[in-house]
Amino acid sequence: MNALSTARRQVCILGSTGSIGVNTLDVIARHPSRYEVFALTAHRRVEELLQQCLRWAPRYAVMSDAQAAAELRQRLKAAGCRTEVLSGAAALDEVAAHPEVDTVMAAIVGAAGLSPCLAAARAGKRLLLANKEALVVGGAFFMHAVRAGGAQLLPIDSEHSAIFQCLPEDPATWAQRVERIILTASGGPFRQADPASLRDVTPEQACAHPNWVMGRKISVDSATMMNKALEVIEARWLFDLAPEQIEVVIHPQSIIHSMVVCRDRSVLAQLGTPDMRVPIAFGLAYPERIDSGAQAPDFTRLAGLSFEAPDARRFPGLQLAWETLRGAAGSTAVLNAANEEAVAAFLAGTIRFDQIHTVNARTLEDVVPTADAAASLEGLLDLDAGARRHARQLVKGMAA
Ligand SMILES: NC(=O)C1=CN([C@@H]2O[C@H](COP(=O)(O)OP(=O)(O)OC[C@H]3O[C@@H](n4cnc5c(N)ncnc54)[C@H](OP(=O)(O)O)[C@@H]3O)[C@@H](O)[C@H]2O)C=CC1
Ligand SMILES: CC(=O)[C@@H](O)[C@H](O)COP(=O)(O)O
Ligand SMILES: [Mn+2]
Repeated sequence: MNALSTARRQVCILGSTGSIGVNTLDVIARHPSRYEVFALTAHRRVEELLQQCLRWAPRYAVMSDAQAAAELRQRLKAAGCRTEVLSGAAALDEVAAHPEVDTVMAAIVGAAGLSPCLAAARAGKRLLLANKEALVVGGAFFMHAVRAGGAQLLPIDSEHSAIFQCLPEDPATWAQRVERIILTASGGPFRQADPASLRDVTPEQACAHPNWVMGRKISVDSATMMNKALEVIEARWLFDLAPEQIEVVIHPQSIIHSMVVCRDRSVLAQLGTPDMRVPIAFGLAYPERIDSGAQAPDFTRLAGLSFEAPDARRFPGLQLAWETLRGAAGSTAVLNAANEEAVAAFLAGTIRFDQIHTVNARTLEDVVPTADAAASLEGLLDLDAGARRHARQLVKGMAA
């Protein structure tokens, strides 16, 4: 930051108690002259948000759960902290769109993040998007809100940050230059597992990602490769690509974070150790570069970089990305809702790991979006709720 622009950026972190939220605070802590924490939000983990409020003294803290908010309010008061505590979904929208906020880190997990993302987009914020489900659900409607609000949308998901870093600054040149993109995938903990053995895996095994430390929902998604399916859909909207311009390759080391194949077949890649502080620092400082706290890879110690094609028998969910992108508008929202319900049921011990795909595929067969479902927030939330009800019924039938 130069001497003339000394005002600190006011940052709102949606989902500050999660893995991305904590990494964002770690980067911010390295740059106290650049960033000030204006608002922090969580769902119901009071102790974690309490400690963050005591450390950062934000103007606002939001808990979507009312009872948790009441407890936080009382404990902050007892500690002499003046942070104002708000609660409920509308309060998330309020802090995301607050006139004093310039930067919003969207790090809520799941479709619950869609409404505050839209609020930030409509208010013209710099929107750092980790919450991929919001874009998978919102699709064209989300991107329209970004353009209409004059927001700056910067990807935080490591693959999409990699693609963005490989592209020229002017999005108007992308279509002419880019032939296709290649999203890399680690293959997760079951990359080499016998497909028949997947019916017996436990939540702990599924959450043991080989390279990244992340929240439980995205960890299970990596294990099924539904994470990559969501990322294909995310890339379609972020970079305005046709579904057939997006490929996936397994790269078990997670050093190459993704690649762009140019029209002349030159391939550009972004590399780094698997540390989310790199894309977070990139998004916070763009177009400048700041210290993220991460180490660059020591190439003399890397055993090698390898690549393989995803095996559809092990990862049947991956193809649902292209199927839903080619299907009716809103199909990706149905897929996301089913997957959120199926993963929650798996983590709760209600269904088996391999049944996650069954729930997703059957919900997609049975829940067909109406023509205008994807054209408004209300329509998308209704579609999401209907698909969840259907998926929960399927889960119930499987558990019985
Ligand atoms: N972790 C990673 O490295 C990466 C994550 N992402 C994406 O970033 C997002 C966040 O992931 P991650 O940090 O791993 O997730 P975590 O589960 O670690 O954190 C989720 C955060 O969202 C809050 N939250 C959960 N449910 C709700 C809800 N219904 N309403 C409001 N807030 C809620 C949680 O609050 P509480 O603590 O109170 O439950 C927590 O602050 C996901 O969309 C994920 O796909 C993308 C790339 C990498
Ligand atoms: C760090 C990140 O961006 C995750 O989405 C990561 O990519 C998960 O790894 P998989 O490639 O195994 O899905
Ligand atoms: Mn990713």
